[in-house]
Parts: sequence; structure tokens; C-alpha cells
Amino acid sequence: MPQVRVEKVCSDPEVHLIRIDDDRIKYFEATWDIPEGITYNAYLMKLKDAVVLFDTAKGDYTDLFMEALRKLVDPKEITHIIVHHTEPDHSGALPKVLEENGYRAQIIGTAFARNLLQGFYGEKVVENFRVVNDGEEMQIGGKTFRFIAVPWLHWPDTMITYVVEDKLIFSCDAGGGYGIPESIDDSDGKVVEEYLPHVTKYIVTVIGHYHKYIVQNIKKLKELGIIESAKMILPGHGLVWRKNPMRIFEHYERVGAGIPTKDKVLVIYDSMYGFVEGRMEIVIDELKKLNKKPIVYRFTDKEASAVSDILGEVPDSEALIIGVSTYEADIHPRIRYVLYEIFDKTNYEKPVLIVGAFGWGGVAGKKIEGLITTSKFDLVDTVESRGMPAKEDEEKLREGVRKLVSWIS
Ligand SMILES: Cc1cc2nc3c(=O)[nH]c(=O)nc-3n(C[C@H](O)[C@H](O)[C@H](O)COP(=O)(O)O)c2cc1C
Repeated sequence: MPQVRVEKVCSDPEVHLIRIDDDRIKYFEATWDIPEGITYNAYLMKLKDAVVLFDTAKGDYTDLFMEALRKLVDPKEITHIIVHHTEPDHSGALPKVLEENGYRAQIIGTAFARNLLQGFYGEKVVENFRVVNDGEEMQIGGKTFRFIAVPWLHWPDTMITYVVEDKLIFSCDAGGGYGIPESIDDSDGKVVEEYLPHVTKYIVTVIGHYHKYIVQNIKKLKELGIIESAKMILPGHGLVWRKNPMRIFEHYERVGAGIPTKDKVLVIYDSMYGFVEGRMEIVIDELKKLNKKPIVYRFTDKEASAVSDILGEVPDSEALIIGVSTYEADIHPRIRYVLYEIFDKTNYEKPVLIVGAFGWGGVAGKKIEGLITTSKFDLVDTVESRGMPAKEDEEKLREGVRKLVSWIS
């Protein structure tokens, strides 16, 4: 059952986190398996003559959100609502907030955000909307709020807010992750270590399609000098970063650039009746002999891996091995979908070995080769043959793995 956590994260200025812990969700964006759940973070800042709300929560949890908000402030007293990104997991409760606010608050966001809010919730919601441009500053309650556009992190509407005097970055989706961390901030190293793989999975599934913008936007923020000096990063999902604020953007940069973890090789395969699997056992054995660490995801008649988990493993892998059967003169449907998402969301310059099995005419290997040609990945070799692997197939498979490993080193 989703819970709400309300905690003061900063005393001067007074900032409260309102975090909805969504453990009911199964498929984020109706697609990505997230048994780890997700949080929706909003923040309330109380200043001398202003009360500022940064984002809201998913519409399903409007009542929970309003209850928490009312404990902190009479919604009528909210003077400004900053909308960093209009995706409904952050904006769903906005119409209700405005209704209880009596439409007094000024809403602040990009021109894109204004149009999207109007489309999602109607004209009334944007009546008092103030469009801000990239780099624009506003004085609110004695503080300087600088708004910085970070387009495609994760939509074209997205911006972050930098509170200049206090060096606080309200970063919405940028800096966020899946999971429901047991603490609210990064003070516990163990919590951070458990959380970061969920961040990687979030980055690739949610922002991966635009991953070049991760690198570009972080470069932009670094050039503005606000990341190095940030005292706190307050994202729209997951942990608040106040012990080591740099860490989350360093992690984003590593994922964006696809920096590998030494010796990690991602192995993905389908096998309907065990013929591909027989090949993969040889491949995995050879990888281990060469001191590589295979991470294996499979699709069989007994198990199906979550595609979101597979995608989360790609950025820090040194190389990929794809095992595939030919299915109705095409790539097996499970692998077809996985590859579609890999090439779309995690398109990195990494070597790939294809291992295939077929019955009467191999097609899958050739089709994957074609897909690799139009991606950033590099084809090392294709080892494809009929049915049960013969002795000479085994030698070719081991040779293929050796080629892949020498490509990495
Ligand atoms: C539904 C289905 C469709 C298949 N389509 C083809 C095909 O179009 N061409 C081919 O050469 N083999 C085809 N095969 C045979 C498999 O590719 C072959 O048996 C392969 O060894 C399967 O490996 P696996 O048991 O590890 O999945 C098909 C098999 C099945 C069950």
C-alpha cells in the first residue's frame, strides 16, 4: 500500500520533502517492470513572504498528497508552484492543489510545459502561468531562483531550479531513480549502493532514448558551475543527495557514456527446446575460463527475464553475447523485442557476438548483423548452425568468445 513520507530536508531555507512511496505500481509507463517500486518526490519551501511548491505527485495519489501537504501548509498560502516537468507522475495532483489554492499561486515553467499542462488538464490550470526562459532568474521570498532548461531530461519541457543563495538544485527526473530507498537521503552508504542499480535501470528505460542529452545537459550544468558547488540535489524520484551531491550526476554521466565495469559480459538468449541453450553453456564456460564475469538473462519455456532489467545491465557491460533461434524466418520474438529496445535505449559502442541455432535455414543471425550495422555496436562474429551443436561448432563458439575477449582488451 503506497505510503507518504514527509520530512524536513533543510532548515535554512525551510524545505520539506513530500515523498509518495509507490509499491503498488508494476509497470512504469505501462512498460517497465519495476518490482522495486518508485517514489514521487515533491518539495515545499517556506520563505519569508512566499511558499513555493516544487512539483506534485501522480494523480492516483492525489488524496494522499493533499493530506500530507495540508499538514505542512494551508494550500491557500502557496504563492508559487514550479513545474519542472509535466509528466503526470509529477503533475497529476496539480489540478487539485490549484483548486484548494483558489488558483492564487503563480505557476512557473517552460513554454513547452505550459502547452502540455493545458493539453492535460485544461485552460483553468494555466490561467496564472508564468513562462520562464533558459537561465532566467526570479526573486521569490528574498531568494534568487534560476531556471535552467534541460531539454529531453526527460521531455522537451524539462527544467531544473537552482536556488542561488543556498546552492540547492531541484532537479526533477534528472538525478532520479527507481526503487523505494529506506532512507530519504544518501547518508547511508549501504542504501546508496543498493539504490544505484535502480538509478541505472531508470536512466536507460526512461531517459535512455535521449541518452546523448544526459551527457550534454550535465556538461551544461558543469559549465555553469552549479554541480560542483551544489549543497543539495533534490530529485523528483528516489534519494535526496546532500552528503555527496556530486555522486548522482557522476553516476548519470557514467551511464550516459556507457563506462564498463571490468570483465562484465552480458549474455542474453532465447531457447525454445534447448539447442541455443546448449551453445550458451559452451560460451559461458569459455567466458569463465577467460576470467570474464557473465551476467545471464534467458527466455525459455520456464522463465522470461524482465526487459527493463536487461537494459539496466547494458551500460556498464564490456561486451554483449546474443543467443538466438530462427523463428518463422526471423529473430525469435523475445530477442527481437529486447534488441529493439537495446538499440533504441542503450545504443553504445560495445562489441557483440551472435550465437544462433536454426532448423532449415538460418535467418536470425543475418538479421541481427543488419541491425548492428545501423547501431553503434560492433559485430565481432556470428556463429550459427543447425540444431544440436556438433564438435566443430563447439570449437567455433569458443573461438568466437576468444575473439570477443581480445576485442575488449
Ligand atoms: C515456432 C518455430 C518456428 C521456427 N521457425 C524456423 C524458421 O523459420 N527457420 C528455421 O530454420 N528454423 C525454424 N525453427 C527451428 C528452430 O530455429 C531450431 O529448432 C532451433 O534449433 C531452435 O533452438 P532452440 O530450441 O534453442 O530455440 C522454428 C522452430 C519453432 C518452434
